[in-house]
Amino acid sequence: MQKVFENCYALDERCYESYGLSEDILMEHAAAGMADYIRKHFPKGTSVLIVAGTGNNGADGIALGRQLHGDYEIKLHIPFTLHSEMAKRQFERARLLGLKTVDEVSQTDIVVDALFGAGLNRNIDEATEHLLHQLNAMKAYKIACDIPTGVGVKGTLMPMAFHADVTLTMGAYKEALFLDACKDVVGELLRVDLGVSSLFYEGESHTCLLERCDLKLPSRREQSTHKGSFGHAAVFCGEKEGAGIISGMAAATFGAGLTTLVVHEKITPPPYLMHSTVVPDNASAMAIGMGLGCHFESEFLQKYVVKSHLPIVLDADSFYNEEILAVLEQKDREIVITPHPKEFVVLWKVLTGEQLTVTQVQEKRFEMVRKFNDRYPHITILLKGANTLIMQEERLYINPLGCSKLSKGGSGDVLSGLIVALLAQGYTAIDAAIQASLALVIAAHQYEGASYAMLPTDLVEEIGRLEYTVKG
Ligand SMILES: NC(=O)C1=CN([C@@H]2O[C@H](COP(=O)(O)OP(=O)(O)OC[C@H]3O[C@@H](n4cnc5c(N)ncnc54)[C@H](OP(=O)(O)O)[C@@H]3O)[C@@H](O)[C@H]2O)[C@@H](O)CC1
Ligand SMILES: Nc1ncnc2c1ncn2[C@@H]1O[C@H](COP(=O)(O)OP(=O)(O)O)[C@@H](O)[C@H]1O
Repeated sequence: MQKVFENCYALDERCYESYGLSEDILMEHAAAGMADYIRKHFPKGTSVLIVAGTGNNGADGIALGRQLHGDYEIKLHIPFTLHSEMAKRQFERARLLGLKTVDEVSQTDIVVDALFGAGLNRNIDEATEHLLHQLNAMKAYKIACDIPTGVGVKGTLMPMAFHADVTLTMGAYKEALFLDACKDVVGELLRVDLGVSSLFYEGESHTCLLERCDLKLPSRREQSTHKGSFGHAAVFCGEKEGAGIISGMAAATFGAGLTTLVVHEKITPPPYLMHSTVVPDNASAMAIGMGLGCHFESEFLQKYVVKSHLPIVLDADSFYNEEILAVLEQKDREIVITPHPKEFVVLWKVLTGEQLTVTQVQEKRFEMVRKFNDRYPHITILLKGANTLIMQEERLYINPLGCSKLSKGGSGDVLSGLIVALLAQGYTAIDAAIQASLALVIAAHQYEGASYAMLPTDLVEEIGRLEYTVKG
């Protein structure tokens, strides 16, 4: 798990004040981090176009040019007048070394975007848009310095942005890099240390980035067990029964000792799933909402869902059902809610009366999850998306590992099944949400069929093989 910060200015300040490091030292390491990357991946003589902006992002780029000059064919393009003192100083150093600037951008093997980084505080103008368009169109390997130009301070993606193959971010990870819309412009994301270990550079943060190594699968190490040792997941199965069945299959596959589909009408589930018209007495967790529709009577929902204290996952149609949403007020219950952005819009309107659009939610995903958490800190919210956000109490976790193979009806049903399986096995709500979310995305990566072909049933199969992947 890595730490994530809203921005790094305060962390830089601490380096100056507490460790006696100067801006110059930090910048030298920023540039060296990029130079190391290029040296490691490209032979000497490779041509590198560095496009440097007016501030310290540009200064990083100019310093990079100086460090590579002589070994690589450097084309330094500075389209605007330099503003920051460091940019001017770096330019003077580069000039003394004989590094010349170019007036036009032209084809090279590598393009480094050092136009704007953390300081992009307003929309870019037409000239910059045109320049970015030219850079994006080039058949070159594209490196963004710190943050791709076009990603605003708050993570809003401007209409035109640099599309990086890799973003080398300085010092620490920034939230702006993890908005859904930015996923396609950031590319691979690597962090560069700035002269001190991240242990010293980074301060406290309540926002964490999940990694593959954080996955911990349900354990079956002990042998003196029986099915009752692994909990009983009750999955409500409503109008679109396929959704509940997929969720139940995922729950059983992810280790629940027993899985029962709570049904209204007779259905034909796979043989390893039981079904019942009530929630079984020995159920240890429940999931509701997937394909639910309006299948269950109010009295039934009151008795088995709202008045129950079992750990619960609320998904999909739950967010359209105010009766079920009464669960949110229960402070002594393990609750995970798993809305996608459109469901979040509905939920937020019910809870606050404020009507947002999906675009607004997507533009301020971090803010909205935190606002929900301010009101319901005891609930674990998992906001789905290209980068899933999970939050409970004050801790926010980002799962950036998902992929577009998951963009298919049923993936969310699998997720709710994985979460209820873990709740049934005794995980806390936050651990169940984190681990299920990791398992889902790692299973999707593991699927070897065509990227567009993965079915929810394939995903469930991959879940069943995760133990072998994790063991390597
Ligand atoms: N601090 C450190 O120790 C370290 C910092 N590091 C590096 O510094 C970077 C941050 O540098 P930064 O703060 O100078 O911001 P940066 O991204 O260069 O842009 C600011 C300039 O852009 C201008 N400007 C803004 N928006 C604009 C627009 N739409 N259109 C046009 N102009 C616009 C803005 O103008 P102003 O708002 O002042 O008018 C100002 O001139 C960071 O990303 C990392 O790469 C690393 O070396 C590690 C150590
Ligand atoms: N492009 C993507 N990148 C990463 N994860 C994705 C992507 N598209 C979908 N997902 C994930 O797949 C799941 C889809 O859930 P949902 O939209 O509720 O599907 P359904 O309700 O049809 O089962 C979520 O966990 C979401 O985060």
